[in-house]
Amino acid sequence: MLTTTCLNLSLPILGNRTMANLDPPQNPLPNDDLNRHDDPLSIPEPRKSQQAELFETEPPPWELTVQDDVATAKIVFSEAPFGPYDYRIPDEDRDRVKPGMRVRVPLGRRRQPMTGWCIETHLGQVQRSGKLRDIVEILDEEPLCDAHLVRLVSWISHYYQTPMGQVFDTLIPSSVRANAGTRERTYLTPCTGKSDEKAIDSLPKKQQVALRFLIAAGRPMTASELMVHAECTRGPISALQSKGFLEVAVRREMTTGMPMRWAQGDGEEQQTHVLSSEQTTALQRIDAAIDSGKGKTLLLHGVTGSGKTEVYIKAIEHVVRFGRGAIVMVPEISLTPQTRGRFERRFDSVAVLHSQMTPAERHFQWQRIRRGEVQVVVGPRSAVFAPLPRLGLIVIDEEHDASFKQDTQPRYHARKVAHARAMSLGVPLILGSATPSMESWHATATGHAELITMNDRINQRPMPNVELVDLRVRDDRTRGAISRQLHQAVQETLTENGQVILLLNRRGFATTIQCPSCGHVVACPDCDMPLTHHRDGGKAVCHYCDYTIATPPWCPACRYDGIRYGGLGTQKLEVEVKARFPNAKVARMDSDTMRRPGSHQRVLSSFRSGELNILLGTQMIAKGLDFPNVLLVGVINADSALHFPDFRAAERTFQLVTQVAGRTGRGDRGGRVVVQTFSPEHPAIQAASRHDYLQFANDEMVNRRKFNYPPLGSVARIIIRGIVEEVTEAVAEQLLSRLEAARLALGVEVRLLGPAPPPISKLRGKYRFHILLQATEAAILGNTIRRATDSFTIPDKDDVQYVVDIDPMDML
Ligand SMILES: Nc1ncnc2c1ncn2[C@@H]1O[C@H](COP(=O)(O)OP(=O)(O)OP(=O)(O)O)[C@@H](O)[C@H]1O
Ligand SMILES: [Zn+2]
Repeated sequence: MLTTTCLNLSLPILGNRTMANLDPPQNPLPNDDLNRHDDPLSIPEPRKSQQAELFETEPPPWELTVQDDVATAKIVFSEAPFGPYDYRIPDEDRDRVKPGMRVRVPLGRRRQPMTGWCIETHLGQVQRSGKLRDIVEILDEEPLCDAHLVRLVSWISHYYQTPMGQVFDTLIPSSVRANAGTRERTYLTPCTGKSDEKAIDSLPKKQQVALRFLIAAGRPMTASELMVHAECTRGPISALQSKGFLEVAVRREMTTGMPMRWAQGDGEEQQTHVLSSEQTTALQRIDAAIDSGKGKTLLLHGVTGSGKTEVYIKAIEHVVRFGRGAIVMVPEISLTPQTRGRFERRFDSVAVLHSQMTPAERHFQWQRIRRGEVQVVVGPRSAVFAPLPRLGLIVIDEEHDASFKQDTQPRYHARKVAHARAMSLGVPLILGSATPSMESWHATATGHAELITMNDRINQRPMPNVELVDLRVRDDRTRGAISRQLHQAVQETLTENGQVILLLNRRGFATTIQCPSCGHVVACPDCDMPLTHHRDGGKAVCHYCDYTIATPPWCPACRYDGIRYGGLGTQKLEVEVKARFPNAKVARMDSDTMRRPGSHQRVLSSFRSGELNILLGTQMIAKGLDFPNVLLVGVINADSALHFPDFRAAERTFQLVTQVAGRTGRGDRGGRVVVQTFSPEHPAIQAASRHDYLQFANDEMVNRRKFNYPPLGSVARIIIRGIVEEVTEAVAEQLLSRLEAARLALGVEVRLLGPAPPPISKLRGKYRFHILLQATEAAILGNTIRRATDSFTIPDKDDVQYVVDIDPMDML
């Protein structure tokens, strides 16, 4: 009974298939999420060596030969077979091959050598049958990852159960691997032994001029440069080259300079601030952690508008003073000109990474970072891998944000990776948020993180007053999306020349297209999800796979001429807002209007300058924006995330409402918030309306404890997908039996749920099933899954794949 409730409440497991060991584990132990103070990159139970003989079966011991003094390298690949495999390093390359470099090696019966990553080198005896194959080419002059990052790769590979080669490919951007924006240039220098006067005098005139010029220049030159300076053709230079007067060296160089188009701010001009007393205390504690030279996690819980950014900047200044650098991670959406400007104004060399960079720009920045020319790297989750040679501090702003988890392999969480990286380097990790994740909050309760609180806004500004509008009360509802109260509040704000932010977390115009006559809902053929009607161009779009058709004018099923667009998206809201407030200037911000590079910057600059009166949009507008003239925030529907089949639904709702509410009252003119909801009594919405994080966190922890959900226990998820539903399900069942066997063999308590279809049961034409695993600790889940999937292969003809998601952030 208990279990059924739990399933309906929180885990989207449907049906009542195999559910073994249903009772939640007793006496939950804190999981070791932010825990390890010993070496965080150590891997508790090393994977048994996967060195396999590719051509023969294991020979008997007496056939093994011992070879002395052989240099070998372990190589991994990003495609199957993943390795690692041993290769011999040719004698002349012994000093060149290092871990973190790419090499090309023969593999199996492939004709072309394969590119792989060196993870280890070894000099000495090898014992094996037959000859090791040789490395045929070394692709990098310098390792792309230093030894520390190679260990981080190995840790991520182990924890997230992803082959090391694939982790390398995630760590090192493809633009770097492809040398984007570079070309090879050939440089000439005079050959030292040959350039005596007598020899030169005996050369033809033009050759003499060219060679003398090169000697006088005292630096290498390309042939074309020399041709210009010595006023000659290529002939004399080629002649010098063939006579051995010139030495030739090939260098790879950037073709682009520093990209400039992002170097502008958004008009904000503030410089440094005198810290408030709360900021001062926070900074002292962070500086103490920096000075201690030990790894430590600090959670900076500061209400919206408490000035967390200034604390990060001052802490980074402290680190930079010692010649070290810092990484600051922010949600991709917050990579606004405002954030960039704040860092660029305060440091000499900042590298801002964002998704709209060209490959050449990305490569350019990466090289600068690696050469140690950058003090601060600001970027989204992938910035956790920035190769700063002297990293002194990692900051994650808005650490609760879901975008820090990657939703493709390796499904890493930047917070977890940052923690591992910081602890192994012995540097502090600062997590900042007004609404910390339950994971980080729990870490402070168990002593794994130090809590620093900032309760007040800068200049003692009050938190904005939040008014809840109950949408169930008929009087409050008007015909559209905006209630009487919200309409009035907008009107008053506009009269006072204040600005308004309206949040609606659904893009598009109408979220369902349904026939009122036969009930048919227009859905995506590949995902089975309803299509959203977009007004621009009359398109119906699948928000899961981007499948797009022209919106049908009549019902495709019964031909009824009067199909209805139901549900509310930001486009429809925009139409309503413009109709209600015809004199206001309105802009919409969602991923549809923000496609082009720089569109963020344009909208936000004109909002700051006061040109715009109303900004409406999806969660994009809920984060980090700091505009003093926003006097009103309206939330159109606070419940949109509340009824998701996910144990984090309440947490997400609380975060979203609190964050967007925090966008107002940031200037001297105060601010107010109107939140429309169908469940005003829900604890998450109640707590958000009072800005009461502690209340929320305490309530929520009680709920999590009931079912040992994270952060009190650990969860993993295996998604199985395939073209044929029955075959996919059969593979899922097979996997479940293996998991049951693994659990038994390891003697561990793991709760297994499923396989069952998740809420998105079909995606991009593939059927999906998932299995959920729960235990007190992530390590138990990791070991169980590794044991179950070790040597588990699915026949190619089945065309079924599975992915393992450790600490999943969504259950869809
Ligand atoms: N000591 C200070 N004195 C005056 N103004 C300050 C001080 N510190 C920060 N500010 C200003 O206060 C405003 C809010 O700061 P900031 O944007 O860093 O808040 P925050 O804590 O990150 O809020 P949120 O969580 O909402 O993003 C900014 O305009 C910032 O320039
Ligand atoms: Zn689709």
